[in-house]
Amino acid sequence: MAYMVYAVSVMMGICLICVYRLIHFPSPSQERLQRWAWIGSFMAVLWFTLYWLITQSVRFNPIYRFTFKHRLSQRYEKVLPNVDIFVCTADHTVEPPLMVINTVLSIMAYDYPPEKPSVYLSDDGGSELMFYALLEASRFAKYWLPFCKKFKIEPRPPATYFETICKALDDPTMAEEWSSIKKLYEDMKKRIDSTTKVGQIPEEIRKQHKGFQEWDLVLSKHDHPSIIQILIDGRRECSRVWILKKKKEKKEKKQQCQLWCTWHVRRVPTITTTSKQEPSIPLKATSIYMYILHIHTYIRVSSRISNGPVILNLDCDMYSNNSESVQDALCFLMDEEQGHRIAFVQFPQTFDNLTKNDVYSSSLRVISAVEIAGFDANGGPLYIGTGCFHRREALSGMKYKKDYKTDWTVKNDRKVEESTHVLEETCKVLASCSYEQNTQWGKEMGLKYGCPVEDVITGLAIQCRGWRSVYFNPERKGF
Ligand SMILES: O=c1ccn([C@@H]2O[C@H](COP(=O)(O)OP(=O)(O)O[C@H]3O[C@H](CO)[C@@H](O)[C@H](O)[C@H]3O)[C@@H](O)[C@H]2O)c(=O)[nH]1
Repeated sequence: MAYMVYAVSVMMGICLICVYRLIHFPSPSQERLQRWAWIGSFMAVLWFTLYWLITQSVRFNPIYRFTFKHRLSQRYEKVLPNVDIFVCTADHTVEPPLMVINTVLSIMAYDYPPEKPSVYLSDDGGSELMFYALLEASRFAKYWLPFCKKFKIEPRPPATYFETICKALDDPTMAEEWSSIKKLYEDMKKRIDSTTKVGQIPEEIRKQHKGFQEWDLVLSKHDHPSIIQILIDGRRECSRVWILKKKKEKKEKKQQCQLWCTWHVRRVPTITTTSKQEPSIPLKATSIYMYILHIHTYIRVSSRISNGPVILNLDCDMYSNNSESVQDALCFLMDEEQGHRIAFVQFPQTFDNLTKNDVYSSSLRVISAVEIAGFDANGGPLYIGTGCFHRREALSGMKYKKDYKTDWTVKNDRKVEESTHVLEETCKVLASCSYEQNTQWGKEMGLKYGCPVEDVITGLAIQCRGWRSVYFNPERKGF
């Protein structure tokens, strides 16, 4: 409503300017130059009016959607699909490992059957420090996940949670566990911070996991073989979850923790236009190119490991703020009437640490509250990168057909029998940067190369293949 009042007032202003320009049109007796200057200004006003009207046609008809998650659980409890979640990071100096693992922990803690999500973290920077932080996170997760689920806390990245709730709560059971888990987090934070400060992994830590040996072959950030490590193998690991209570009552509970945590680094292509081995990349577009390669690698590697029919991609600084976002997205993708046509569900991006009164408009309020919701009513929102749930088939290039239906039971049936080691080794081929040569990756499959806004054009290409998209902006923000 407020937006309509604003838009009408601007429109009135534009009309008054047009009337003024017409009434005071210079007479033929006035100088020629003055007349042409007047005509030029008038044309500019007309052009702006046209632009304004076209943009308003989208903004005046937004769609605001709601979900009924309890119905989803009632109807599809047994066939809820596996979800593969991709987190990208590129440089541990600007994207600190502690921030990245907070994002990872927040998505591992989704309120979703624990055997269904698979979390993948990929580091373009090839940093051993990031791997160490993730190793620490995979250990901490065994305490953090049950704590989140038991007390239904929000939000679920530990750093943000302990900043918001800075003292133990009234409930004595919770207070006790709260203090223990906070201590565990603080200890982990100290270890990660001190290692990051030194910039090297001490020898005794390197011995703790075979994954560190992979760095023996790393020559530089830009020249190394692919590294893939599975930190939690959800199929076999009967992970022990300690419920943190008084020593006497300390319970040991067995729980099948089905979370994969895969971490990989790819050999980064050398940026030379002469190399036949490597695809030629316009120099300015390299970080976009690397990001797209990242996502393609994820699609291929995850198809070999978990092959979830639904994919969520996230920037490493976009933690999950709502533990029920997966169910929200599935309400659209699994909808009996319309769901089979929907390729992706886009959530808005929300930001912390804005300036007072948001003077620079960094919260993107108009875009997220009005503009993308308007696109939703006019053919579907754009894909804007992070916070987007994709149907794997649509992202992999499949065209929509009228008789297309998803059988979610079949999609969950796939069993992978190979050992963790075999999977790690076979996936290295899929993560190789030369894998895409002479293929349709980047053209018909995955994200599109060649444009700085790869997400937007990829979304449009998906829509051109017959799919629809949905925008969902819940009251409790998803990311
Ligand atoms: O070479 C690179 C550069 C970046 N990234 C990762 O890509 C993500 C986004 O990078 P960022 O520098 O934050 O770019 P932004 O322009 O802020 O990202 C916005 O715009 C992109 C479109 O270009 C979208 O894909 C993103 O989701 C969206 O948040 C981050 O997790 C990075 O770690 C890589 O993996 N490799």
